[in-house]
Amino acid sequence: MEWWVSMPKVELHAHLNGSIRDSTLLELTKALGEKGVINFSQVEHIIMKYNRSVKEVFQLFDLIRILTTDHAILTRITREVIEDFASENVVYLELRTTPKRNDAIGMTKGSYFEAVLEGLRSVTSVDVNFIPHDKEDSRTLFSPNNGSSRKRIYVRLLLSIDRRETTEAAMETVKLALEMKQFGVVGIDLSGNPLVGDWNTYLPALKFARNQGLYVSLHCGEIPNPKEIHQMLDFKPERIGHAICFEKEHWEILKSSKIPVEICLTSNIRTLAVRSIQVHHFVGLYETKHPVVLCTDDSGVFSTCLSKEYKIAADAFGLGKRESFELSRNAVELIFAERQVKEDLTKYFDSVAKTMGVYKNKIHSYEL
Ligand SMILES: CNc1ncnc2c1ncn2[C@@H]1O[C@H](COP(=O)(O)O)[C@@H](O)[C@H]1O
Ligand SMILES: [Zn+2]
Repeated sequence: MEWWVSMPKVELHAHLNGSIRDSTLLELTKALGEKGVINFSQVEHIIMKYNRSVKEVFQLFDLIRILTTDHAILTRITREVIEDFASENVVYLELRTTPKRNDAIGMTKGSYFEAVLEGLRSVTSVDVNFIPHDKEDSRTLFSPNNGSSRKRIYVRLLLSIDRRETTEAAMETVKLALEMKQFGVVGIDLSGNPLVGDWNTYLPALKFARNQGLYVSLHCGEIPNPKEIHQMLDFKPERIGHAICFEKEHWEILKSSKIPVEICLTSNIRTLAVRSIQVHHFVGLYETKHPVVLCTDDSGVFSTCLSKEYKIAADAFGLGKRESFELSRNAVELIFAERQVKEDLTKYFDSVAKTMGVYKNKIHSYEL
């Protein structure tokens, strides 16, 4: 097996409905086509298109939303997405999704979440740990050397606020996240079409989330919007996604505040947000030891997987196996799960370092 596949990895920026398998997406589209809900031949080209502008990406998400806003389908997609990540040795997955309401089928944000939870429970091919660790319990959770050949994966959840939502709807999502902390919800994400919405709409819900102990990650700088980027950085989220259209002053704030950045190489290239991999801002951040983590964003929509993202980075930026392993291990410091999970994963990476033939001593760690 190639080292970028066998290497343990940490995924911190994956949207549930963007990570849907191609085959499942086509199957669902055909089924709705047969029912006459959509015209398959009209939407086929949207699904199959390779490079998509930001506008086209969000057209596709609107289609996916029609296809997947159903309890049973959500459960299935969740199960498949976890299996797919585990199969390429992702050992910790922070999966994010936007709870949706659909009165026509009796779906509430709460029942949407329950369907996702059911998906987590229904995985049988790998061991899934998603219930937070009891503070009193000092068992090793991951037990990599327990003799079992079954793969194990930690999964934690972020609930997303869609930029189209009102303050009230955003607040409802945060309240749901708080209720569901016991089922592994660790934070809130702000995502959705960057061309719409206003920062001040979400701010009350994000402040509330923070005050209640949830972590916050923001999609930041996907399009040039200097004022909003400034406002987001002032909020000091625990992580941001993308950081593409930054100006000098934004880089300065980012660097001094050390806010970790979730980097999605393929997504940025495929949405034409970054001209080419060679000019990607990953390099500048990586070289200055700014905390960064490689992520997929939407592995289904962009036909990628986390192993591929590491391979792309290795090829484009000259990272060897050791540097890539280090990048992957350092991502453990950026996860939102509780301390015990971090400790457990760190131990696991250390134990794997030997078998992978990479040095055990760290090249560097982030000063957060
Ligand atoms: C390309 N970059 C991106 N920028 C902003 N938001 C994105 C995104 N990729 C995905 N999403 C957000 O995630 C939703 C799909 O997953 P869930 O239905 O939540 O599981 C999309 O509809 C969009 O709101
Ligand atoms: Zn994203």
